[in-house]
Parts: sequence; C-alpha cells; structure tokens
Amino acid sequence: MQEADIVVVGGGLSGLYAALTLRDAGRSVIVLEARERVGGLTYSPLSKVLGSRVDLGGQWAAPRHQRMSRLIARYRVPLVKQFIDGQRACLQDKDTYFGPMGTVPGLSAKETEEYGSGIKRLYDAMDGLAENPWESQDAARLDSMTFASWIDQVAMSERPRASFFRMPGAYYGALAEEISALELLHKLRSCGGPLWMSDANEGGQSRHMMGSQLVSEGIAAELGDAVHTSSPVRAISWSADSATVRSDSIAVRCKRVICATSPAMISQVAFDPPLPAPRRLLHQRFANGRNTKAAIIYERPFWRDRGLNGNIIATDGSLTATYDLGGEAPRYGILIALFTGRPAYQIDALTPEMRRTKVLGLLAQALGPEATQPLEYMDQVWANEEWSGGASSPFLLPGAMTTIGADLRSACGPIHWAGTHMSSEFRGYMEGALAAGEAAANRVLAEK
Ligand SMILES: Cc1cc2nc3c(=O)[nH]c(=O)nc-3n(C[C@H](O)[C@H](O)[C@H](O)COP(=O)(O)OP(=O)(O)OC[C@H]3O[C@@H](n4cnc5c(N)ncnc54)[C@H](O)[C@@H]3O)c2cc1C
Repeated sequence: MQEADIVVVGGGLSGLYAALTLRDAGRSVIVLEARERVGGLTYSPLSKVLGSRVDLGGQWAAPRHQRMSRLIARYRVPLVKQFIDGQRACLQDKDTYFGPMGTVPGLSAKETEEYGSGIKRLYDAMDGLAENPWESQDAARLDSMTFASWIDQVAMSERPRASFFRMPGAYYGALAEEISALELLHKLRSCGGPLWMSDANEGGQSRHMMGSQLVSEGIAAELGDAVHTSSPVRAISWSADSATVRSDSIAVRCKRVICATSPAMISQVAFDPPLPAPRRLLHQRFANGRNTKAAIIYERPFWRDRGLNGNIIATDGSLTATYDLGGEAPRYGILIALFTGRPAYQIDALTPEMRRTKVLGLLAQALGPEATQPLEYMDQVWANEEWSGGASSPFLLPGAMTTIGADLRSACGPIHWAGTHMSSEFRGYMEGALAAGEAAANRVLAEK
C-alpha cells in the first residue's frame, strides 16, 4: 500500500490543478485518473492532416479566465483569435439566411425586439441573485421551476422563445425542461452572462486554443509519477481523519481525499462508511447534459471566398453552432460543429457514418457543396464516454439548490470536493474547474 498526504480522484483540469496547488505547498499528492489519458473534458486528438491537435472538448478561453490564461502561457498552448470577418449563416428548415455577427439572420424586427426584451428580463433575474444562490430573495420561486417555466413567463413569439429554450444546451448541454431556473441563472451569472459568453469579438469566445488538453498534460508532466492513468477509483474507506483509496491499479492510504469527478461518476464509487445522506442526495440531483462536437478539416477555407466567416447557427434546432478555427491566414480550412442539448439527442442517435453525413449536409446547406468533401472528419459523443457520462457540465435539477445546495462545498470527514460544477466563478467552464480545484486544495491546506 502506498502513502500520500492527499489523493486526488480524477485527472481533469480541476483535479490536476488541485494537485499542483498542494504539491507547490509542499504536500505529497497522488492523482488517480480512470482514463488512459489526463484531461477529462479537455480532449485534443491529433489531426493527421494538420499535424497538430484539434479540440473535441473545451476550447475557448478569454483573458478574463485568469488561471487558464496563465497556464496557456506557461505550457505555450497555441492560442488563436477567433475568426469572425464576414457574415454568419442561420439555418431555418430548408432555408439559409445570412447576416452580421451579433444578429440572428432571418428574425424579423419584431422578433429581434422580443428577443432583446427577453434578454433584459434574464439579466434582471441574474443580477438579483446572491453569491450563494440559495440565499437570494427570489431563490425559492426560481428553484421551484425549470428554465422552461421561466421562459413561459416572458411574452415572446415562437422563434425568440425557441432561442431561449436552446440557451441551457448551448452553454451546459442541458435541456430547458430539466434544469432549475435558479441553477441556470446562477451559472450564467458566474460565467459573465450570455452576451459576454457568446461574444466572439471581445468576450468569452474571442480566443480559442488548438489543443486545450496540452494544459492538462503540462500539469501532469510537472506532477510526474504522482499521476496514475488507467486507474479508476472503485472504493474509498474513510474515518474522521484518514482514508484509503483503492483503484484498479493501486491502493493509497492518505490524510485527505479530493474527489474531482462529476457527481454521476462519484456515485459509482463505493464509500465505506457510506457518505452522509445530504451528500448522496446532492450527487443524485446533479444531472449531466449532452454535447457532441465535430472537427472538420478542408483543403482551404472555401467559405471565406463568399464573404462567410464559417459561423453557422440554426433557429430550427438542427445544430448549435459552427466556427472557423483557422485564424487570420490558415493553411487549411478548419471548422468545428457543436451539437448541444436537444440537437445532441438527435445526432447522438445516429451511427458514426450517418453522423458524418448529417454534419456535412448541414454545413453544405450553409456553405455550399464543397462542404461535403473534407480531408478529415472527427467527432466525439460525450454522452457515450464511460468516465464522463455527458457534458459539458453537471447541473442541478429543480428544488436541489435551495434544499441541499448549502452542502455543496462541505467536506465529509477527510473527503473534499472539486470539479467545475463546484465553482462560484465560471461554473461549468475550464476556468471554473481550475478555480474549484484551487479552492478545494486551499480548504485542505487550511485544515490543521
Ligand atoms: C464539447 C465541449 C465543449 C466545451 N467548450 C468549452 C469552452 O469552450 N470553454 C470552457 O471554458 N469550457 C468548455 N467546456 C467545459 C470544460 O471542458 C469543462 O468544464 C472542464 O474541462 C471540466 O473539468 P473538470 O476537471 O471539472 O471535470 P472533468 O474534465 O470531467 O474531469 C473529471 C475526471 O475524472 C475522471 N474520473 C471519473 N471517474 C473516475 C474514477 N472513478 N476514478 C478516477 N478518475 C475518474 C474522468 O476520467 C475525468 O478525467 C466544454 C466541454 C465540452 C465537452
């Protein structure tokens, strides 16, 4: 049996950053990661055509994401300004509309005005929340409804209303019909609000990495042989001040444990004694959403010839969005396509070959027939991933935040919690994962 001060369960960004923080403070740490790779929801396979990495998980990181920005610089991860010169396309059934970024091409002036009023209502609701959302004046009411019920209170016609329904999917993979309104509003607030989050000019989508997994790999390299991959944790036995963590490859006795996986994954670990009821109930009330991402490489960015910037959205719910990742002067055409929330349910039901045909068909509707002839196509269905069970971020169901949300960060004896869903800033994002990892490490360090 090995020994360490702290065992971290999960080698995603949150667990790795917790381990780095503890190691830098002089503690001995062991990280146990189930997959054969580190990075969790940051996953950047090699593109054979590009000869470099492409991201099928987290990717955009703005300067406001301070921890992430420091690590990007530290590990020299390629960072590219989002290309947005030209018009975006919007799919509506068989039709395609074109217009400037920041607008929804094809919406009438009345629909655009209704959408704007809805956004104002959303910001008013977000701004009224307390830092601990369960302490907000309106907490009980907002937590008693799904975001779909919240939308019902705003007078909007069909298409602006549908845009609001897609919001939880776009940002967290969730359906409006399942996520607590309080949870969604708090998540959006913690991430800077939807207007900033989706702003590809100056905001949350203004810069993207080409290889976000390089950050996780960089931290893992610093931690060296303290990181064990292919080592899924199956059991944790614990007392007031120590624990033994058993994975498929190793058993470690330690003083503290930080669990940095999604709650759905933690529920598969056998705890002895069992976790206290509030904690178990909390884990059961976190759901995972759906998020499927494709990367498509072309000989050249042919859409730019027609004044298009490669950004496609859809008011018919066929896809969430596509983006041109080539930057200013690309050698190849590089697109990524996102299917999140309800569009992911549709695409995930297809075979890999049918998925490819479907994605290329949608691209061709907006960009022209050349879109059906890529040099390379890759995709990742996150719902099929054994050690994630969905993406892009665990979210709470109605009623949970106001009843057991206050237990979110409490330790259970020697067991502490991390993961992006635990963060009070940029919750659901890579920056949130780092912040939650750092906070968990600091809570451990603050103990005697
Ligand atoms: C398609 C997609 C697009 C995204 N886009 C963005 C974006 O542009 N910008 C952004 O900031 N964020 C984005 N995100 C979200 C971001 O990637 C995540 O919030 C972040 O990476 C989560 O990190 P984490 O460490 O909290 O969790 P995870 O990455 O889920 O890490 C948990 C780790 O625990 C491991 N594990 C699970 N069970 C066990 C076990 N029993 N034993 C040992 N290990 C276990 C898992 O294998 C995993 O490695 C995106 C996510 C996806 C999927």
